[in-house]
Amino acid sequence: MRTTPATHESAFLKACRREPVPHTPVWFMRQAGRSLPEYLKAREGIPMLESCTMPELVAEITMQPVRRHKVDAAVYYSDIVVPLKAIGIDLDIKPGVGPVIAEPIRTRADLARLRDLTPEDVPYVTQAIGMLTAELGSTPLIGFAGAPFTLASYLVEGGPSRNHEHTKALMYGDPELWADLLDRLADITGAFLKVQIEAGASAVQLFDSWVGALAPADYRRSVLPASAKVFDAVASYGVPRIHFGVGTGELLGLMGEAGADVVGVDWRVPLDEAARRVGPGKALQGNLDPAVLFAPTPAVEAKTREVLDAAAGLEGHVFNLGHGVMPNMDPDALTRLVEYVHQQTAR
Ligand SMILES: Cc1c2[nH]c(c1CCC(=O)O)Cc1[nH]c(c(CCC(=O)O)c1C)Cc1[nH]c(c(CCC(=O)O)c1C)Cc1[nH]c(c(C)c1CCC(=O)O)C2
Repeated sequence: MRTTPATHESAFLKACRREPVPHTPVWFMRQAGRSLPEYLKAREGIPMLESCTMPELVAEITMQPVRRHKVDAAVYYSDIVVPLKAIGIDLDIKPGVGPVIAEPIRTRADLARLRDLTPEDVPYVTQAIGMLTAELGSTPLIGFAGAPFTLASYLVEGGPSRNHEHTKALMYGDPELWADLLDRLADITGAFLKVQIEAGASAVQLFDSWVGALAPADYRRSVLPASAKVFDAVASYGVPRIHFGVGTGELLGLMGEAGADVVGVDWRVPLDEAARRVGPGKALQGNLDPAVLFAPTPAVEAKTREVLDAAAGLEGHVFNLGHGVMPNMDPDALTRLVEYVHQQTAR
């Protein structure tokens, strides 16, 4: 573990550990990216996945929102499909669409294409994080990965999907193959998070973005064991583990049970109610509706105040949006939001 004493004492890591904070820490999912003109400039002519393998560029893009918005944490610029690409899966990120897989994974024979990931597969991650920890000073870096269900959904469907029909057909129709697929993905994901922590990430977030498509009983039976394996793989480092998904109101308790220290909440469940569902001993992250940022400043402030009021009794609160920053958002509205949360919660 490479977290320095100053980083260890940052508001973000304190909130994750449910310790008293000088102010509520703020970061935004997808804070790096197309909402920033400096991102569009840096990425000009470079395909998304290629940009993820260029350490200087990764470090620059990761730093951009930290410089501009004064957020309390950086999030490593990458994508959830980067480790899959690194082990040789033929895939691309299509602008305006998302990850597209050349040959979907649907049979037992297909599983053989999912080999283990080693640090040598992703040298650029270690290099970029080395540069970043030097530049970030006491600001923590959050590493991340896609959770087994969400990765499986891309791999089985072959791309983004509204109803996850192939994924659910496999999950319900061949539970043994499904379990083996998720177990493979858990190993790859665990290994990828370890690389990031070993290189200097001081927290990790597991994105199970699309798992809200499942009922609790199916989550418990068919997903929780694999996500728990990922959290177990990095437990010994002692860095906070955040778990987030969209539309997961009914799953919040189970997502905590999977092994998260911090449970991310979308905007559909108020944080005081989310705390009841998650139970004691865990911090919460969230949960302003991202679309609120398109409203005038007084409305943004009123909705932010509601989030802060609902969070007042929590053991630990990391302020975030209920999902990612949208590409057409006004970056100045995000900067103002960071200032507002800091000012409102200064103690
Ligand atoms: C589901 C998912 C993906 N990728 C990710 C998730 C989980 C988070 C979530 O739920 O939103 C995770 C991700 N992807 C990216 C980050 C960057 C770090 C950050 O949060 O600042 C993170 C954390 C960069 C990116 N990942 C992507 C971009 C945009 C590509 C570009 O700039 O051309 C960025 C900056 C591409 C991507 N990759 C994915 C999608 C749906 C898209 C958008 C496609 C589009 O609308 O063009 C898959």
